[in-house]
Amino acid sequence: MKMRNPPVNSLSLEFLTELLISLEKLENDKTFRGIIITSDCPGIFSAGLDLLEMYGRDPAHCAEYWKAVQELWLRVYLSNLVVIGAINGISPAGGCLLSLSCDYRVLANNPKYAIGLNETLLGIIAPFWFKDVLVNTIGHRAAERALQLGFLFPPSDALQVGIVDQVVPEDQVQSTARSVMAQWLAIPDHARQLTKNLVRKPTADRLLQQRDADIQNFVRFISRDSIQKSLHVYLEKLKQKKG
Ligand SMILES: CCCCCCC/C=C/C(=O)SCCNC(=O)CCNC(=O)[C@H](O)C(C)(C)COP(=O)(O)OP(=O)(O)OC[C@H]1O[C@@H](n2cnc3c(N)ncnc32)[C@H](O)[C@@H]1OP(=O)(O)O
Repeated sequence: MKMRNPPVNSLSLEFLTELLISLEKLENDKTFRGIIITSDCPGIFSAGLDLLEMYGRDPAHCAEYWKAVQELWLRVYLSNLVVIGAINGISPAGGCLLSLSCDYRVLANNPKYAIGLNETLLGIIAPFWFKDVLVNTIGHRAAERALQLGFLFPPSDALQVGIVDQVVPEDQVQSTARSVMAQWLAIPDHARQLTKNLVRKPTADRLLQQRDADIQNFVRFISRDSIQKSLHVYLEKLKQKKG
């Protein structure tokens, strides 16, 4: 599955909806056993959640958006398919969450690429379920530092901390993802799926038990003047960077 939402594969409501529909089709088609998620935008896996869906929007829109973000996470995280991330570009925040929700992550060895939950750099906070997935992946102490400091790990550090499973030359990302897929598909589906569910369900359940409260919490938080101001400053910074 090649994500194509130029210029930066930001996860807009429209794009999230498209991804959800595609994933549902694949999940329900029993001829598919696995998917490789990668990007069609050069140098960018995904710039994460679309800031324009959270900036200057009314509460109803923010609630609709957040529900779709939750939905995408639950669908990828709990998918019965083998999900491999072929991460061929930078992958901050929501892009990192998407990567962390895969069963295995292969990152291209390019010093321009980085991956991490950088929310604090925007003046916002990674929700508890983003945090849970990071803690599950890299451990409590490493997650504590990474989250507070908004680390975006370049490839060698990403491998060292375990936020990705493999770093390979850029031209080998897709072939490596395919070899990894073959290895995972050698396991009987029912055994692998039940085991995946056993490991992941408690984390997903934490959100499933309080989805509405999580949406309300998001809307309250994102609507605060101070948070809207932080988003404004960050968006301006992105514009100014262009010169
Ligand atoms: C209790 C709950 C609390 C709230 C929880 C919220 C959780 C949030 C999760 C997130 O995912 S927030 C988003 C985090 N993402 C980022 O920090 C990445 C920001 N973008 C970049 O750093 C760069 O754009 C890039 C990805 C490194 C690419 O750089 P490049 O130089 O190639 O392109 P740009 O000129 O910077 O960007 C082109 C164009 O795209 C716009 N844009 C970039 N990122 C986003 C985004 N995430 N959302 C919306 N739009 C984005 C950027 O502003 C440019 O727009 P134009 O100026 O061309 O209009």
